[in-house]
This record gives sequence, C-alpha cells and structure tokens, in this order.
Amino acid sequence: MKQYLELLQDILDNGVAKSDRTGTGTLSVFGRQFRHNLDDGFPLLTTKKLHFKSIANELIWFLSGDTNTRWLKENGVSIWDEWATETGDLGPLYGAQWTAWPTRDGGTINQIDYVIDCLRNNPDSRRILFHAWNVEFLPDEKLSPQDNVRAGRMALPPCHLLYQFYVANGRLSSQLLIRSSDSFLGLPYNTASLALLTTMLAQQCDLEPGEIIICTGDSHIYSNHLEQVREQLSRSPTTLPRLEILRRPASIYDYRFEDFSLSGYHPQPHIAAPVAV
Ligand SMILES: Nc1nc(=O)c2c([nH]1)NC[C@@H]1CN(c3ccc(C(=O)N[C@@H](CCC(=O)O)C(=O)O)cc3)CN21
Ligand SMILES: O=c1ccn([C@H]2C[C@H](O)[C@@H](COP(=O)(O)O)O2)c(=O)[nH]1
Repeated sequence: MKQYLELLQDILDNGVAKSDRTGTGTLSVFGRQFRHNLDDGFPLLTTKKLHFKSIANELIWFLSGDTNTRWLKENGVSIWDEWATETGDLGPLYGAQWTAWPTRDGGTINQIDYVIDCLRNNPDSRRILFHAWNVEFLPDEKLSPQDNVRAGRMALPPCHLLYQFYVANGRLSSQLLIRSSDSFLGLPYNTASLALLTTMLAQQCDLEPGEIIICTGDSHIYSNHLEQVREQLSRSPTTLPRLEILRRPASIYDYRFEDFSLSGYHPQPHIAAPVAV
C-alpha cells in the first residue's frame, strides 16, 4: 500500500495545523484520492499489524443493520465503545441508514438490496450507490455523542459516506467518499472494509473484484499520531495478503467472520495510538 504511505507523507509535507472537534489538533490537507487493484492482493497494511477481525466484524455488523455495540463486543470488537451510551446504543448510524433508511410513510428502504438488484439486473446503471448522510438524524456538534444518541440522533455523523459501484468487463469496482479521514487509525480500516465489501458483493453478483478508489475530504493526522506516522513511514511495505471466501453465503447478510481466509499476512508490528473521541 505505497499509495497510503504517500498520502501520510503528503499530509506531513503539506498539512495545515487545524483545530478539531475533539480538541486534539491535526495536520490536514483537503481532497485526496488513491486507488488499488484488488488483483494485486487484499489491501491490509503490512507496515503495521491490523486487527482484521475488527474490520470484518464491523462490516458484518453494519450489514445486519445493528447500531448497538453488544454484538460487536461479543465478537471481540471494541472500536465503537467510546461513542456508545451505557446500554451500547449509537443511534441510527451506518447500519440503520444502509439497510433501513426511514421513509415518510413509516416504512424503510434497504439501500444494500437496491445495490445488489442493480448489480445483477442493471449493471450499466450510473446510479449504483448507497449513502448514510441522512440529515434528519445528524448529531448536534455541541452535544456529546451519548447525548445525541439519547436525543434520537447518530453518535457521530457518517465519515465513510457514499459508496458507488461500477461494472465493466465482468469486474466490480467501487469508489468511497470519506468526508473526514483519521489517516493513521481510521483510513486503514476504511480501505480494508471497502475491499472486503467489494469482494463480497462481487461474489454475490457473479462478478470479479476490480479496483477500489478512496476519496478523502478533510484528510488529517492527529497531533498525537505524528510519532507513530513517522515510525510507519520508516518501514517498507511487503507483499499483500490474499483473501479467499470459503463458501458462498445465501445473501450479503449471511457472511460470518469464519468465511474469510486471509493468507500470507506477515505484517510488521502493531503501532499503538490513542483514538480521538
Ligand atoms: N477519531 C476517530 N477515528 C476513527 O477512525 C473513528 C472514530 N474516531 N470514530 C468512529 C470510528 C471507530 N473507528 C475506529 C476506532 C478505533 C480504532 C483503533 O483504535 N484501532 C486500533 C486497534 C483497535 C482494535 O482493533 O481493537 C489500531 O491500532 O488500528 C480504529 C477505528 C473508526 N472511527
Ligand atoms: O470510519 C471512520 C470513522 C471516523 N473516522 C474519523 C475521522 C475523524 O477523525 C473522526 C470524526 O470526527 P468528525 O469531527 O465528525 O469529522 O473520526 C474515520 O477516519 N473513519
């Protein structure tokens, strides 16, 4: 993932010091894009060890429509704990908007079903996308995540916002807009998650995985991640792992962590960093 390391270097070289909601402070650039061909391997960083289980289970959790951390915790994932209420609630964020976007007549729309239907029946459509920016439920930036949840809003507004898909020559590509990107902690997760989702959708729709493209808006490095970023940039990327899906689940909603087999993942050691809440 040379492209990812180049983005980190770009932020170090060109970033402007900006304050942010969490009070941590960042170096930030605006509007960047990188791409990765899934034929070249699964884009899980080799320059630091990533917890693939957190990434895969978070995606399975989103697709299930769940917005409570209980299932995540039961499955070894703690990355959402800081934003949840004492009962584990996060408000109507990703999973709710992806699979049960509320309609004015009291019903819901499953945007993932729509994407699968397009990929199978209208793959040349230029409208194959889903997104989570449901303005009615966005949090009030002046309130804490937990107080927003208690008011029926999302704990955090979506960061990975808009997923668009494209089919050509039997290959499925995807492009993701991330409005705000924690480039050291969040972006490696978002990149691997997009690659995994694209591979799962390709399997469900009899397509081959193509390219993934990541577009980041406010692309930042938190001031308390600078040492970690420099450590990572001193390392050289090695061969990417390969992802195999061991069975074909009945639908996009039926994948389990055990279905994913990652081979050849030999990362350099984990680099710990505090998450900005
Ligand atoms: N500041 C911030 N950055 C994010 O990336 C982020 C948020 N907030 N809030 C919502 C979600 C939660 N996400 C997170 C949260 C924590 C880690 C994190 O601490 N990762 C550690 C390992 C933790 C683990 O997998 O158990 C890492 O070293 O990658 C990653 C993504 C992505 N999002
Ligand atoms: O999937 C995710 C979720 C969150 N982030 C990061 C981006 C920002 O650092 C924070 C969100 O804060 P805002 O003030 O709402 O922008 O979380 C991410 O990179 N990826």
